[in-house]
Amino acid sequence: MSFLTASSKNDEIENMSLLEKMSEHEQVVFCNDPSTNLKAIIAIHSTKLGPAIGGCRMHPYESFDEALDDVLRLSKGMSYKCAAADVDFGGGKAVIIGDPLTDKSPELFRAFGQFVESLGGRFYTGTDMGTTMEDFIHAMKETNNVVGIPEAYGGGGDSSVPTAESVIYGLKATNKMLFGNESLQPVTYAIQGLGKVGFKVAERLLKEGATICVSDVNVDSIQAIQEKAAQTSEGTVTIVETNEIYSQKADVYIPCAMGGIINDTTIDQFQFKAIAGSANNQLLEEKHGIELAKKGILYAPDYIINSGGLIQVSDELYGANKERVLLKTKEIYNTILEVYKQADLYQISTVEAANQLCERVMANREKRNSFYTRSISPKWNLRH
Ligand SMILES: NC(=O)C1=CN([C@@H]2O[C@H](COP(=O)(O)OP(=O)(O)OC[C@H]3O[C@@H](n4cnc5c(N)ncnc54)[C@H](O)[C@@H]3O)[C@@H](O)[C@H]2O)C=CC1
Ligand SMILES: O=C(O)CCC(=O)C(=O)O
Repeated sequence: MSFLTASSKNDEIENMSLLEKMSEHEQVVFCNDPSTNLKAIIAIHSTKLGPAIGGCRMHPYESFDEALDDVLRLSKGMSYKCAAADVDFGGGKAVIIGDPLTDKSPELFRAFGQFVESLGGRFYTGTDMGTTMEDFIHAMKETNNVVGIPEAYGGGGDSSVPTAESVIYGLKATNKMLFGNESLQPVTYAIQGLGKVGFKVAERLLKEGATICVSDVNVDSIQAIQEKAAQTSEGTVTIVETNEIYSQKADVYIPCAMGGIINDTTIDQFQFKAIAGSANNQLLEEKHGIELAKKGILYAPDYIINSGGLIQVSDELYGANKERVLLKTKEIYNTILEVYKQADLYQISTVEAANQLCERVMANREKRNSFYTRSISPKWNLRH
């Protein structure tokens, strides 16, 4: 197993550009284990509010740069997510370069667990796109710094359950802002991605009697939602091609797959009144948030509406408690409504309003917290 941090300097010019890329981040760790073929990157954006926390994504990235850009953006988003959800953690995230359908093995996740352990409690991780709780049961054999684990192992269970719940609260707040009524049923929705989160959101909306259209690259998920719809007499589902989801005539677009889906190409196709889904990093660039506002499309900032999972996995470190998670997740309704109102009042985008809210929280809390290391006696009652 070899261990290389971004601060090692073999090629000065190349590493300088790497350091510039990570200029907002505290630490980036490149993990390479030839015996299991693990190639991963762990990015810690900030530990000012507490140890970094964030899931681990597995994806067949086409290039190293693509993986690095993804993990840097995702980990920064986690710092904002932690501030918005008011949890005492900082932003981190990991990516494993590989195909989740063909490249997984127990040994690969154990090797990943060893790298997480090597960070000495500065980083806690769990599932994200392409990874499951079962993968982290293997990682847990090497480190305690894993969250989002099954109840049978002392965890809070599947974190996509509270994430889907937080999306539902976000949709209610969005409907309240748009239509003056939080009811889910009379509104039409376009859902992209029927994975761990998207499927649960789709199921709930069907149960409420809503009209949804959905897309997924995975035919099994499409079949499963059709079967669900056949079992409920209330809601209706239409299947659309993956590239057609952006131009659907639905009230609300719910992205629950990959990020970067709000960009120059897709914005022109949008006829939606709002966008409110779980995908991380939905905006390709910050400017796209402003463009949505100019187009009059209400946008629920991703790092707030999808924070149910974070709330659960961080709670797990204090001893998992479902009631506490539910109470905190419910708050997302108020936070999103507050962001919408602030954006409206100051005529700014919802992204600007959300960032300002989080930066205020971070500035206030930074005054009380310092750089986290294990040697400072933690005020967090974390698993060791
Ligand atoms: N799982 C969780 O608790 C959390 C997830 N998120 C974010 O929510 C999003 C979804 O996460 P999960 O449901 O956990 O992932 P997942 O891997 O279980 O599901 C993703 C789904 O999207 C589908 N998909 C992939 N490419 C697609 C395309 N081009 N068009 C339509 N569908 C496509 C996949 O086939 C899969 O069904 C990700 O962006 C993730 O980072 C954010 C916070 C927490
Ligand atoms: O593990 C989780 O589901 C929550 C943490 C996270 O990585 C996220 O919210 O994106």
